[in-house]
Amino acid sequence: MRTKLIAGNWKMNGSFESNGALLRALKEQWPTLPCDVLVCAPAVYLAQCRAELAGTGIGWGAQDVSAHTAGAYTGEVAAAMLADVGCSHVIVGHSEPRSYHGHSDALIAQKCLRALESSLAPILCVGETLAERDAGLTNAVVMRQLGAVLEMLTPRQAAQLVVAYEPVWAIGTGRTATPDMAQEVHATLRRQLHAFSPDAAATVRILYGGSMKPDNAPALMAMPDIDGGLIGGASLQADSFSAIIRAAA
Ligand SMILES: O=C[C@H](O)COP(=O)(O)O
Repeated sequence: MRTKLIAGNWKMNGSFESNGALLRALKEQWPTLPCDVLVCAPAVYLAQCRAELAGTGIGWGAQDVSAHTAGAYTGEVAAAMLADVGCSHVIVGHSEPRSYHGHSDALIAQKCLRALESSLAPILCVGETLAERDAGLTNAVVMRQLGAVLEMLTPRQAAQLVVAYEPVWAIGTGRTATPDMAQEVHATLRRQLHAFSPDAAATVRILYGGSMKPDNAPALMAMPDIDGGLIGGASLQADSFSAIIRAAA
């Protein structure tokens, strides 16, 4: 049985003051947690997350990682640095850097490798655009995106992954995949993992992301292959994030 994971992706939002208020509210609301909970903060605020969250059970993670280990890569953040500040996870391959910064499948696979080498679990995002869905390409797109990473990994490494299915057309739009639509893609991803490694298929959590909110979270997370959520907008308020945590319980 996979423990559900609720991961907040703050994206490029927050300040010391607002983060502190959000994290303190979460700590107060969740002295004990009903599932795994994580916030993925902008890199400059990860030390603040560590200061607020160490010892609470709520984890913290980053939103990207360099494909390089160290050296003359101005502006990049190495996996070892994320581990050093206490991160357990890092988002890799989100559709925003895929589209705005041209992150390719090959680059994303390298980022996953660097994360795993530093004992960080990559949260690998996959998902189709609306045009790709309309063209009947959803499964082909997400399988290509996952396959590009799996081909670089051992089965043992693959078991450390978290996968997030994020239909691009549902991100920040208020549109969401229905539970049946999401389950169909999650089941496809689970079958692909199983063909690679039955152990990884049993272990890997496949999250849904794309306008998950308190009102749709219960039905989405009731589906057999939806193991939690990667939450954008609704993770910025303690009450809505907590309502999704409750839905996972
Ligand atoms: O990483 C999170 C996703 O991009 C979903 O964002 P959203 O919940 O604001 O739609």
